[in-house]
Amino acid sequence: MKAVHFGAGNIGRGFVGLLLHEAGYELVFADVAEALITQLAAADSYAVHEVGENPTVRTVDNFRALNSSLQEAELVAEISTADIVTTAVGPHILKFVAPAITKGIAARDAGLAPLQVMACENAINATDILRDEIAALWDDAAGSLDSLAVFANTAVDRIVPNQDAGQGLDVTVETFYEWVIDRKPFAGAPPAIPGATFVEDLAPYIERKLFTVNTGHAAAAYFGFEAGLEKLSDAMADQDVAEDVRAVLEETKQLLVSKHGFSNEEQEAYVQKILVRFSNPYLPDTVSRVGRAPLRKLSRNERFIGPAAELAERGIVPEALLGAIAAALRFNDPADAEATELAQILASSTPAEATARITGLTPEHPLFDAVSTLVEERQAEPAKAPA
Ligand SMILES: NC(=O)c1ccc[n+]([C@@H]2O[C@H](COP(=O)([O-])OP(=O)(O)OC[C@H]3O[C@@H](n4cnc5c(N)ncnc54)[C@H](O)[C@@H]3O)[C@@H](O)[C@H]2O)c1
Ligand SMILES: O=P(O)(O)OC[C@@H](O)[C@@H](O)[C@H](O)[C@H](O)CO
Repeated sequence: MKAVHFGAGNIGRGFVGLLLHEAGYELVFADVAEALITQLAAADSYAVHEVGENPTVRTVDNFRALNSSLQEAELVAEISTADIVTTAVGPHILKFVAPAITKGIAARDAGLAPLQVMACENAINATDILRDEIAALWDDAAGSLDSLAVFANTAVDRIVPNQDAGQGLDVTVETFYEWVIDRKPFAGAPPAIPGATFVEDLAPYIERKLFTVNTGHAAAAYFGFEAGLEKLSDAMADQDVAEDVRAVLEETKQLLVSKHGFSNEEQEAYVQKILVRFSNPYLPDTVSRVGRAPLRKLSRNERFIGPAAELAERGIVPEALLGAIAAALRFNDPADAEATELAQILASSTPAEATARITGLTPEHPLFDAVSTLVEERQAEPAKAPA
């Protein structure tokens, strides 16, 4: 069995690659980072250090590595005979990996089982986004896309911080993980991945993950950044930050319980567990990584505006989420390209224009005015040096 995985970064090596390896797949990593690919191609194995209460070390071997920019022909050949293709590159990068996957599917022998494609990104239905990119490139002369490949949405959960440069290929991760995959596209024959859970209806799981783990995480990052803190666990140790995060998760709990029918107790237990995960002192995670790409995080269907908009549509003013949105608007990490772009939008637009551009909300939406007021307040603040 062979899996081709795009994106040999934190989650690629520390989670998706690890689980596929443990499921018995031979791995081919594809990435554009030449130094990383050279290192992987020269290595026989790397270690995944799971840190927390019960630390363990797992070894990943039986992998190869290809530069997806420089070795496209080899990559297409690998995909044409693979069983699985996964990605962990970031939702905005899916369009760049689609061409090689499209060519690889087109080159498949008709006798092979359909390629199983799963995007492992933090976004609602990321695999659908990838499938749309592939479908747009697809030439029907190569056959029917749906008979040559199946596309399954997934929700992936494991905190994998940026790694210390001196660590080589080894990855430090938390002990917790969850990989939930939509079972329906596999028509009764899902891949055998022991660490994954297959479900009939992914929507509740993916929204619960994004609107609890990622909403809470990003809130901790932005409140922590405002407080001048660098480590995510230090942000969670700050009582004011922790209370603000807790209040945000109370609001998303209200939405998730009423929308998806999770019981209050079940959702509360989920929240408690992730608060402990965020506070893991063994995990060297930073507010910069967790807060990265604020424009993506403030977009319409993402972790803040998504749940806040739905609460507003139900007549609820999401005060705590609005507080987190205000903090996100102040995230001016100079190392983050989207933070710079956010600052430019705020500096060059009216409050209404900036609100529409940043959040995708329309002026008629019940959340629009509240966010626009925050934008205006942010614009009125004197330019502040990064924390
Ligand atoms: N790190 C986590 O805790 C975590 C957990 C769950 C989900 N995710 C999601 O996984 C994805 C990756 O996150 P990450 O933390 O591993 O980021 P990362 O930056 O560590 O890894 C991304 C990798 O993708 C590579 N890449 C970029 N463009 C590419 C291209 N065109 N072709 C092939 N490779 C390309 C980069 O070189 C990098 O090695 C994101 O969608 C993220 O939201 C991350
Ligand atoms: O990857 P992002 O930028 O969407 O979000 C940053 C973190 O919240 C995220 O990577 C978490 O660590 C992860 O989603 C935990 O499962």
